[in-house]
Amino acid sequence: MCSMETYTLLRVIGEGSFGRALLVHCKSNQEKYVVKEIQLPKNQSKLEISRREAILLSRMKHPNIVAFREAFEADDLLCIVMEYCSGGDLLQRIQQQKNTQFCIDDILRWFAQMCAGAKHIHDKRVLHRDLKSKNIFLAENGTVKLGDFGSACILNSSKAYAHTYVGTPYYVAPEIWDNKPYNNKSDVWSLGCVLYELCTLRHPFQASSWKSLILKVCRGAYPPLPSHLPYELQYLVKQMFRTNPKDRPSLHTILTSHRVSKLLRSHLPSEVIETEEQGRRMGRWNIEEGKKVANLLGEKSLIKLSTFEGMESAEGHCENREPGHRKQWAAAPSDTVLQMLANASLVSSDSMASTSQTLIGSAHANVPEEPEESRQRRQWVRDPPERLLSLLEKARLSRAFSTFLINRGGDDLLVGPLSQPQGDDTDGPELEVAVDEDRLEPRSDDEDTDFEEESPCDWIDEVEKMFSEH
Ligand SMILES: Nc1ncnc2c1ncn2[C@@H]1O[C@H](COP(=O)(O)OP(=O)(O)OP(=O)(O)O)[C@@H](O)[C@H]1O
Repeated sequence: MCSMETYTLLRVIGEGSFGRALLVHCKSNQEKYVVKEIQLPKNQSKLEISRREAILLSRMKHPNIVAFREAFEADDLLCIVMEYCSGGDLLQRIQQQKNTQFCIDDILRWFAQMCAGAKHIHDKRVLHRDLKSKNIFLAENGTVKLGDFGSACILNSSKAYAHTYVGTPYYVAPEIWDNKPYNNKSDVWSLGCVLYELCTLRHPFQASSWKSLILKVCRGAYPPLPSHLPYELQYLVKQMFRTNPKDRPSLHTILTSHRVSKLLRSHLPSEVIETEEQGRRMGRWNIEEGKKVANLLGEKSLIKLSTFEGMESAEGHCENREPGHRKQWAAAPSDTVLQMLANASLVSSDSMASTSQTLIGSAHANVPEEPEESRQRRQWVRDPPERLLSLLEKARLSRAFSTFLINRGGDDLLVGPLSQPQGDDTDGPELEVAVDEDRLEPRSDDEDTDFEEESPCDWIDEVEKMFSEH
């Protein structure tokens, strides 16, 4: 049985919004690991997030994803043991550079690896939703690893629909500001920001106010990359910052059939290419993985009530998922928002109350029966971001590097840093796992380009099945 007894504490490496991150030494194999400690009783929704982070991490096995070792509960702590990345995070690495630019080989190698890691997640129909240089780590041998799955998503519970995930404003794609669902291309946008940071040591969207930040993001207005960089990279950045997600390449395209693919693949270690091949051969959902997740859940109190609550609500929303009823993008990009932002003088939240953002067809806890039609196909009512801006106006812009969660309805309009400036520095979003059962089957290349948050529940189904077998 695993416990903290297995490890010796070396030092505390940092403190996140959920608790401490410890560097430990494993007594049995002499390896170093990171243990993320999360206080159990404090906040039920954060606990859920952390438990699911453990579950998600356990499913993601890829050379470019921080490896999960085990999870256990000790006293009032949930402990997630994971691979230690001794090179620290990419943000620290960028800051260490001062004004010395990275060489092009480092940029290409790191970027190719983060694309491979993110593609692996997308292949499993999971959206990371908080890709940023602070959540990307460097292992001892220089390998890049995606970490911090505390934001990865599924939006299949009424609780989740009560919140709009916003992410980290500096890395957030325009569609999120436009009240559209998070999708795989939103992760691509965020990776574009990281690529730009690697190329320039600066963030692409620098601003002195929230309004200016959001405007720049919605327009995709960033200073051009230095001209000494290869044309392929300049072209790629331009494409990753296309404001309409449909125009952005998927990670699959970036790695296989984009102008830059050859360059990137030549910088991918052979083990990554092999892992990709293996993944293709094995398909997307592996029953063994499911068993491990079930065991993990069964072993400890990770299986308690809250998990089943999640399952119940998931079931409720899976029933309407017919392939023909997926959410679709409106044809037009976010012109309305741009227009409004361009003319906006920031208004008070009161005056915006009547135009609050609404998701029709979502399963809101207190919302009465929905009409059949809206249940079958969720629609987004577009409304102006002034309300958001007016809320953000009160926050320091430096907070735009933190993860945000915005509450739909209720009194608590912004949960987390904006509403509790003295409290936690960041607030984790509702976390769920986004996996699309219908799409677990191998797809053709043409199909790979778009998927978004919907009512996924296949991993929960799988776990449930495991339990019923036992
Ligand atoms: N696997 C890891 N290897 C090396 N360092 C890590 C690892 N995971 C986290 N860290 C470091 O530990 C510190 C705390 O990380 P943690 O993920 O707990 O919080 P955070 O990312 O700083 O904040 P938040 O979780 O609120 O976004 C950070 O400095 C991070 O770089």
